[in-house]
Amino acid sequence: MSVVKTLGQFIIEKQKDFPYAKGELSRLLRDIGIASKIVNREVNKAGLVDILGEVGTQNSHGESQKKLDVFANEQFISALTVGGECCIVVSEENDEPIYINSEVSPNAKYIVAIDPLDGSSNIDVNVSVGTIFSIYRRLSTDGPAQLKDALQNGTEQVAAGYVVYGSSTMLVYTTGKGVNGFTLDPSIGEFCLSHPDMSMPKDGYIYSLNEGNYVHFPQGVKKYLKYCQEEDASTNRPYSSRYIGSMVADLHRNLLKGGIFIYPSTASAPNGKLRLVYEGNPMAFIIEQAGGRATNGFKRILDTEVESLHQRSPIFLGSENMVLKVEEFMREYCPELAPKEVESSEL
Ligand SMILES: O=P(O)(O)OC[C@H]1O[C@](O)(COP(=O)(O)O)[C@@H](O)[C@@H]1O
Ligand SMILES: [Mg+2]
Ligand SMILES: [Mg+2]
Repeated sequence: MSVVKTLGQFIIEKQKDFPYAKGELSRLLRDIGIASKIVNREVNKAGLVDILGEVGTQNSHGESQKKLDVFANEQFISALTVGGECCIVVSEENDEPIYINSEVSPNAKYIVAIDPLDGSSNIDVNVSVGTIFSIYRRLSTDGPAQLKDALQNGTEQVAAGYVVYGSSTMLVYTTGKGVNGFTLDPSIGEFCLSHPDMSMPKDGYIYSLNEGNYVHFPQGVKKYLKYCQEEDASTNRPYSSRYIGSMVADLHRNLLKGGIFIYPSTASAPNGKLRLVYEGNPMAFIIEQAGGRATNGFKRILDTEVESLHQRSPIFLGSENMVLKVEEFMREYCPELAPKEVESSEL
């Protein structure tokens, strides 16, 4: 008889790894699990209910908001508000941080940064989408929570995770002690441990990037792409190209099979497209915890200084040896793109 361990049971069991834990983080992860199930319910029947298409408004990134973006955003904000452990929500869909009223949760000490619905361009076409979350502890509990509590670097994350709404729905997360995956069993409405101690192969044979942007790619990425497509049986090249266009789904596949995901800077977007606080940092934390590597082509993403809630970052995430390889090409062919804090001696 196979033993089922639910997310809730697993979280409580792991609490012993944190001697000072009082269950607040456990309850916060529970709240994220609850909102994910509600979003999953709508995603699964998206064509049958009025949840496809756009609402007619734009978010601060100039992207037209999909109905499911807004629905998911509302579900996570309300679950985090009701749950009582969160004092600030930073969301892709809200320009400003959402300060949770301290009367409702006077002792709340966690900040949650969230991409409520990732892969919005795939919603209406029944292709996997996701949710990405990142959790920080307040810098101090004196007085109300402040903006600086939400502007912490990725190294300060206490937990991060994603939910992929695909052929099955999975929640994958880390608290800095490895990565574990849970599959939603609709018959009991529970996320059940299905992928314990996930680890990313050091080498992979899949590359994921939007080749439609090739002409705008930095020289280093162009050279790496050619390297991936060259014939060389001894290194299993050419690699396979796979690109879903939902960061969560592309990274989930690469996490399981090995591979590299790249969303580089381009001439028109010098910091790329993807957002550091609720896409780059949480996915980097998970990839590193699974034994992969996460950089902006030159430097560890988690060490990137967070200056604003919606800042963007070039993204190079994946199997360690593949990311090291593309970094070689970046240093050789476009050292001028290196962030100013990267020493010239490192180039
Ligand atoms: O269509 P493009 O330019 O390849 O961009 C796809 C990328 O944009 C995203 O959809 C951005 O995320 P959102 O859908 O949350 O805005 C990523 O999931 C994906 O990796
Ligand atoms: Mg996204
Ligand atoms: Mg989104």
